[in-house]
Amino acid sequence: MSLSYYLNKIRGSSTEATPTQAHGHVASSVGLRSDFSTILGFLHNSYVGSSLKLLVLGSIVETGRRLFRWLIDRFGIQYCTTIRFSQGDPAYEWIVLFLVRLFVLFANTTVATNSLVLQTQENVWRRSREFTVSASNSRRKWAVRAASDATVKANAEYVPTYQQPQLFRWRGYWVEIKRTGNVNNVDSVSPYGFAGHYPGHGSSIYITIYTLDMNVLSELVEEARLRYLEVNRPNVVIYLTDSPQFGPSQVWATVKHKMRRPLNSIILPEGVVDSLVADAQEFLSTENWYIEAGIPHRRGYLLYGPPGTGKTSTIYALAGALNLEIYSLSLASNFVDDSYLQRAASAIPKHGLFLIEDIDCAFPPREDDEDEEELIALQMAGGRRRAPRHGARTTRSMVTLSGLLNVIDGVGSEEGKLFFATTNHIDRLDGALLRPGRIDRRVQYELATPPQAHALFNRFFPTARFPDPVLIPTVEPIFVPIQPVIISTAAPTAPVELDAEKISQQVLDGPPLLTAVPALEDASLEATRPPIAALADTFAAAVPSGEFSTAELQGYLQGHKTRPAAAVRGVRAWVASVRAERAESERRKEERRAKTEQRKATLAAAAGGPGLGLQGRTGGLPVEPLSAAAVPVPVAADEASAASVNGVKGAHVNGNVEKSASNGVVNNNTE
Ligand SMILES: Nc1ncnc2c1ncn2[C@@H]1O[C@H](COP(=O)(O)OP(=O)(O)OP(=O)(O)O)[C@@H](O)[C@H]1O
Repeated sequence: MSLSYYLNKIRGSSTEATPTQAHGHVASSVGLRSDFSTILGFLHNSYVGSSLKLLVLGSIVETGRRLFRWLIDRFGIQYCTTIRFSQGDPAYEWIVLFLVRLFVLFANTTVATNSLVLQTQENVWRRSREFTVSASNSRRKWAVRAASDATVKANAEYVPTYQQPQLFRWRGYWVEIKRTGNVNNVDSVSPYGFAGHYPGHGSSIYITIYTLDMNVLSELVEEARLRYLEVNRPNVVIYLTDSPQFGPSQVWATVKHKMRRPLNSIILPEGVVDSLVADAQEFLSTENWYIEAGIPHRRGYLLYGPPGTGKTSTIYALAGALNLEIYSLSLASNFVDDSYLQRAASAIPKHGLFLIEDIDCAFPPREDDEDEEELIALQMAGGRRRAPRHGARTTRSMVTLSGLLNVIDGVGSEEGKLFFATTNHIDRLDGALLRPGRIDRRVQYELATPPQAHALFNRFFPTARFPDPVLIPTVEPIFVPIQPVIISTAAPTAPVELDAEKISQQVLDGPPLLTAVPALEDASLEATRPPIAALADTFAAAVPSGEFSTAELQGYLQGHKTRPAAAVRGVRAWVASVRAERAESERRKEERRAKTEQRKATLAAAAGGPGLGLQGRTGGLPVEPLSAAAVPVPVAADEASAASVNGVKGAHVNGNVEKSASNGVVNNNTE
């Protein structure tokens, strides 16, 4: 086909010549001159001309761009600054919250306090046309609100998932945001709702600001941080460790937000909580003193005592009161070893509260657990492995005592970090851990005392919600004895003094509640109840001292949320049933212990008689002494004695008298 044919086609020649016709035409034309004019005509065609212009323009732009880049690289010219936020770092949370439209709980506060930021966020996220919808849950607090109507129930969250860089204006500067991370993993969702970008190596956010002024950058980060604090004011932020899925440097990958708990909701002997708060407050405000005195600016606290007595709750309430973020780690996690612990501790920012729960699991177990472990070792040697008894501590922490001590010594030596540890078994702890400088204060928690039961009852049934009823006689005074009837409406006549305590006792002593018709029975019981104060006294007197944890009492009262009189009426039966349960559980434990002993003896006999040591009987299975014993840590005589006497009320430790929290005094090693 000839060129003229196609040129004609492009020109839109009305005479549609076939290739053969065109060939004949060319053959009969004047040749070259005609072709040249055809090419000129081709160039004048609007499509081709425009394309060529674009081609030239594009080349110029690209050359210019390359020249610009070359100049920038050659002379090191800066025109923008880029910062990277990696998941697992607290700053990542600040920036995510800064970028994501505030949702659910705090929307109103935000509009009022930071409309500029909110506007920016809306602009950024509104462009997203790709969302992951997920049912609201407590981990994801922020996402895009689907409906503009604030009254719409927030049962679903619409989480932007786009990956493309987004450009927006912030305080007059152009800012570009970009995210990286594997988009395929949609199961993993950040606490703030970035769905689908949390793969093996985590997600990063890059923010590029088109300015040379570094201050703008730090202002943006500071604004993000302040905003984060503002939004989280009603919350305590708790960072938790996760299996190291986000890479070795990202240890605090999970974030939880708990509503702040008022200090006065912690029911402990008077002065204990206040004293702890004052101590921590003083520590945080005396950094210079520590520097001048050459003492590492760190402070360690150990809260110990039975489960459910309020150790963790105290720490959360304290962190809320002092605006501290909690970095909580469990030594029992199977991915936490010495190096992980070290990385976790060093990633805690200044004024962070480092919390290690159940710190005893880094130490050798008690005798009964040892029995269990020895049995398992024997069974493994015999080729029979059975499931460990429920609750038995068969896996010990991978953290060694020396690793733990190194971390505690290093925790914020200059950074003002608070270290808190909790344990239910202080007797398992090594004296080296308990020495001042590592643990500076110890607080003993005990099972609930009557005053605590009283306070708990009052907390459950505040008089504001359960006003004192007015006691009036209902029958003619001549018919004695007078039966008191209590009504909760305003008194039509002057109230008659009645013995509330006596009536309260009658409530307690009354017949057991019929579970078949509780509603009817409760209604009459509550309608004739005495005032809350009298009921609280009766309740506290009916709870045996030092036998139940506050958590257990709380659990019982929760079953009677709106029925204080029923709570009093049922407390004796509850005490009896818990005692019976415990006795039964103790009996089963004894049985198990006896069986374990028996099996041990049988297996030992089968493995070669009682003369063989465990090492021999396990066929060379390593039976290493565990952390504390394995690590040669010098323990001062007073520390050793401290360890041995801990848990005993009034024990003397390092020359100081340790008193239990229930006595209202907290032991202070350094004072
Ligand atoms: N002294 C207390 N004051 C107020 N609430 C308490 C107290 N003790 C326990 N509770 C309640 O019991 C529950 C468990 O308390 P918490 O977790 O603080 O106990 P714990 O001593 O840390 O237990 P564990 O040793 O098992 O970790 C919480 O809901 C808490 O509100």
